[in-house]
Amino acid sequence: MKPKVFVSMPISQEVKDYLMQHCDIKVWEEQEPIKRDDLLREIADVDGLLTSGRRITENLLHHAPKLKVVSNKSVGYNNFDLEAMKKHNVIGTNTPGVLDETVADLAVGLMLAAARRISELDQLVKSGQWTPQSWDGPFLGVDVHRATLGVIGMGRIGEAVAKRARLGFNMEVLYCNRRQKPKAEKELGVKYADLDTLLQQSDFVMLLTPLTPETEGMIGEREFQLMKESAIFINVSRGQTVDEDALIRALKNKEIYAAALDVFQQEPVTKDHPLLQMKNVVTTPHIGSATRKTTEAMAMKAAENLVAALTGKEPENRVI
Ligand SMILES: NC(=O)C1=CN([C@@H]2O[C@H](COP(=O)(O)OP(=O)(O)OC[C@H]3O[C@@H](n4cnc5c(N)ncnc54)[C@H](OP(=O)(O)O)[C@@H]3O)[C@@H](O)[C@H]2O)C=CC1
Ligand SMILES: O=CC(=O)O
Repeated sequence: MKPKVFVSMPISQEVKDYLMQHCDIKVWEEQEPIKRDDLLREIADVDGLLTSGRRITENLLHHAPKLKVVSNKSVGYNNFDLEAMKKHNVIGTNTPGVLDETVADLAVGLMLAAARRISELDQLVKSGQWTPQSWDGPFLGVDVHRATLGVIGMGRIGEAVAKRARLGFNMEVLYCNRRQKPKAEKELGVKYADLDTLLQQSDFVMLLTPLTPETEGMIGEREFQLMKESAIFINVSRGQTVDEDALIRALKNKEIYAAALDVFQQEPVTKDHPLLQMKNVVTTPHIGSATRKTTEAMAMKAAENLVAALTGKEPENRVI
């Protein structure tokens, strides 16, 4: 008998066809995310779950006694309660690598948008409020080329960003990471700095670490105060790595110039969130990897990891 699998979000026919060769699958076909209670009901007798960031908790595992593997269609796996999964003998996998270049494209896009005030100007032009006089003063941006970029978390995506910054924009790139990375220093010309030095010297500060107990809230009041008043802060990691109240204060008090955010503490972020009321904040709705090609590659990788784990092989991207 084939193992039973629930897929908690729509996937392409190609990924379904691949999964169906090995498993009996049921797919949540709605664009609206599946409600928690429905998810718990669907996984009651499955062997595998393919999901995109749904929280895997002790309670969920309790409702899925046969579950052997949870395959995440994302590289970040902060949605996994690793202790609980270990206790319940559940394998967890993620999808690193296939999304690096796509996420780096967005990260650089956000940096450019904040520096050159692209969203603000777009609104102004579309609403007919742009006048030739507007050229003067308030909408002048800051240069990206030859500026200093500080990357916190020089991993796969960090390196893809650094490559763009060095080769495309002739930027100086400082990085801070758990381990120093001599290979990246040699190949990309990036320079290691401790966190405080990076914050003090960078024109752009970009956060690209995973969310872990060590990185939760790692950028707060003290860190914003260390940044230049002209600094632009870009977060593409997870919302919880930043103290949002401190970010709001730093922007209001002009301790930093602007922010560009793909991630928030609560997602989807609500319309009345204070950060969305600020002109010097550019946002996207957690769409770093969201191109057609990359989302498909992630889904296929997640499917392959799932099938490997369910057929007794070692999945390529096991995280627990
Ligand atoms: N917004 C979006 O749509 C997306 C967001 N992401 C986020 O980006 C994260 C990074 O992805 P990826 O580059 O593939 O991951 P990697 O694991 O390749 O890189 C993460 C880097 O962060 C470093 N790091 C970890 N903890 C710390 C710390 N406390 N201080 C400094 N550096 C630290 C790691 O260092 P070391 O190697 O020494 O451990 C590593 O170099 C994901 O976990 C996810 O949260 C990813 C994809 C899309
Ligand atoms: O946020 C997306 C991911 O892949 O992690």
